[in-house]
Amino acid sequence: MTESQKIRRAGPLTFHGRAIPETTTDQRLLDRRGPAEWVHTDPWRVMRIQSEFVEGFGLLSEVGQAVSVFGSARTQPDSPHYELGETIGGKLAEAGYTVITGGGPGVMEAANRGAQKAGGTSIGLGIELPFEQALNEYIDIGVTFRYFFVRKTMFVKYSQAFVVMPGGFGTLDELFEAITLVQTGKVTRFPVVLVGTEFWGGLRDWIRKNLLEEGLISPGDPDLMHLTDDPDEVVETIRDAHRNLAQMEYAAGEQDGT
Ligand SMILES: CC(C)=CCNc1ncnc2c1ncn2[C@@H]1O[C@H](COP(=O)(O)O)[C@@H](O)[C@H]1O
Repeated sequence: MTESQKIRRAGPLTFHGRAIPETTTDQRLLDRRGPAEWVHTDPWRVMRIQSEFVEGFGLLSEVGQAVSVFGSARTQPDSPHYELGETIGGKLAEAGYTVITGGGPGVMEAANRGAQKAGGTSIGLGIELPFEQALNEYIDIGVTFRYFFVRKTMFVKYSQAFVVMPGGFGTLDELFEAITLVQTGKVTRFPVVLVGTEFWGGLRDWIRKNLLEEGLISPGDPDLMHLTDDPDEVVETIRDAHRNLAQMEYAAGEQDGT
């Protein structure tokens, strides 16, 4: 056989003569030698991102009604905010909600702990960080994500309300993401409850004064955040919102005959 008559088929591809690669696909897959920069390329990252979505959707799609609780990773177990987070986690669980947190320490741990103690389902959606950090020990189901944006999709997709306790930049990011999604109608059944009137009151006043008075938000927008200090009110606010939504959905269904 002459060089130009040689042929190699590789899946849907056919190579002739000089175009035949020196190695087979299997060889390239199994041969560990050679440079590995390709795992740091964007096309490969897309595959990893995809796999995070698949894992996350797969794990969480069977979770029932859930509430995400956010708050500082730095809150100490002897702090009143920790105690409040634990109480709220417990009350949400007693009301039948699965509790989802970022799986870290502080307020996240408190809410997971409360939910688990009350016999509810406690979920932690952790994030890979530059420093070593395990999921807290009060989690029944945990996932650790590489990508913040994948993880954030999970919070919004699989919980029906956000509870936001005092926290720093991470907490503010989560709060404002939720509010923006509600404001723009991307999510429609989403009560956002802020716990700690003293802590959050200043922010609400600032929003009214600087954003509302300047016409940067609509008159109803500040009310997208419900402020309270009372754990029972947290649960009731969420329940009421869900009840009202269920009624609205039922009425809409009656109207269009579905
Ligand atoms: C001790 C320490 C800083 C640990 C960080 N470990 C973390 N583990 C999981 N989620 C986190 C962590 N830090 C921030 N977050 C996310 O951001 C929020 C808290 O950020 P912050 O502490 O408020 O700004 C949490 O609701 C959580 O979803």
